Amino acid sequence: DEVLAGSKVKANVAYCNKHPSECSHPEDQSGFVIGIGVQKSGTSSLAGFLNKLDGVVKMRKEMHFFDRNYVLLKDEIEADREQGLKKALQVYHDRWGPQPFADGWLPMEITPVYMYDRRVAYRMMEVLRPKKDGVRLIAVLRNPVPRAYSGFFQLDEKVDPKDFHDLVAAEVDVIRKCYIDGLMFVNEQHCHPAEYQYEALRKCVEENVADGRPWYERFIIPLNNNASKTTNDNGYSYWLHEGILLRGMYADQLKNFLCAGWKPEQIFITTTTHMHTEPLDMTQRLAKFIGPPAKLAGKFKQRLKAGDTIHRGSKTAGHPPMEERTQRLLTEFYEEYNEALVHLLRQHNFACDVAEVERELGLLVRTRAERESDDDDDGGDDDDNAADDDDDVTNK
Ligand SMILES: Nc1ncnc2c1ncn2[C@@H]1O[C@H](COP(=O)(O)OS(=O)(=O)O)[C@@H](OP(=O)(O)O)[C@H]1O
Repeated sequence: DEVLAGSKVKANVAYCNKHPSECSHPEDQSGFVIGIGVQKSGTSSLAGFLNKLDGVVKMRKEMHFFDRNYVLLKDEIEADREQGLKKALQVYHDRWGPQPFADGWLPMEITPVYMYDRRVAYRMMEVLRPKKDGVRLIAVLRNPVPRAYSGFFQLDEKVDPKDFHDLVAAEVDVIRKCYIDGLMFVNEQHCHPAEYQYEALRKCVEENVADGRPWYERFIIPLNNNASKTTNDNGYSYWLHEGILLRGMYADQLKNFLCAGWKPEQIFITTTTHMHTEPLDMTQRLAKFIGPPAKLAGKFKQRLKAGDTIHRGSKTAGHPPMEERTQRLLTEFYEEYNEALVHLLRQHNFACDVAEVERELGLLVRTRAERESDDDDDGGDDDDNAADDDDDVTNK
């Protein structure tokens, strides 16, 4: 299998080396593996772990191609769509060097903002269309409540934990007023283009919210290389005003990917906790999802056995825990969005164990081991469950 898989990848490489944008051969399934999020879920530790897979994975963390770099190519794409997109694909391809797929290497990137920025899913589809069926997307989801606290410290090293509650409470108000299903974001029937969504957000915030913090500007200013240094009239960085809580509302972010044409089967979903507590299980599922090269699963196992872990980089360590009142506020706030997420995951065939996500969100308290022990007690269903676990990384 390993040899066959390897030679298949090499055969694709020979074809692809003509020019990546010409790789539309039906047998060409080699594609980029892209981590789309989410911020503060452990994406750096996952990238660090994958980066150690010598000879297999070429990992780029925070490439920001589809949010920042794309903007630099936008004029060319608008002037001549076909040529512009071809060039964008070439530029993306070259970010891993001239032959990213050579010798069976797997080019991967993880840029946590991709899932959150509504424009990215569409841009990705435009640019990667010639190779879209081979693209695989990975999302690590974290309980949005602790994610928000970590995201707060990500804003600026100097933030004061005492400000978190008021900041969050003000933001909850903004979102309650302006996160309007069917107007700004997607709903079951209709997908609004990303630009429309952000324009609706801008309008609503301007009309209804008088807190002087233009946090929506993150989405409407044209991003360029200097954007992170840009400050507004109040002296705040634009990055400071993207808000903290929207990043934790995952259901619509995933729907947005489906709207852009990505198939649920192309999206692997795991959780921060699963990654941390069961790295072997998570990586084996991931290897199965990614497909060739077949040696990937073995490499994962080897690295974990050698003592590699998937854990690093805390922003909240050393700070006081989140206040209980804030935890309550956020838990209540996210409840409906978490339920929408579980509903979405059950509706579609994402590569995901929905129970793991429920556990991450606090909707299911039993651990996998406990569930399996219950299943053992059930007797008759054992074989079915074992078959599901072995053969299927998609949701049930
Ligand atoms: N394996 C594992 N298990 C549990 N938690 C983990 C793990 N790996 C990273 N982390 C926590 O994830 C937070 C960092 O996430 P990211 O690396 O995605 O941050 S970033 O978006 O790239 O800035 C950061 O969260 P906070 O500690 O709350 O700040 C890390 O502690």
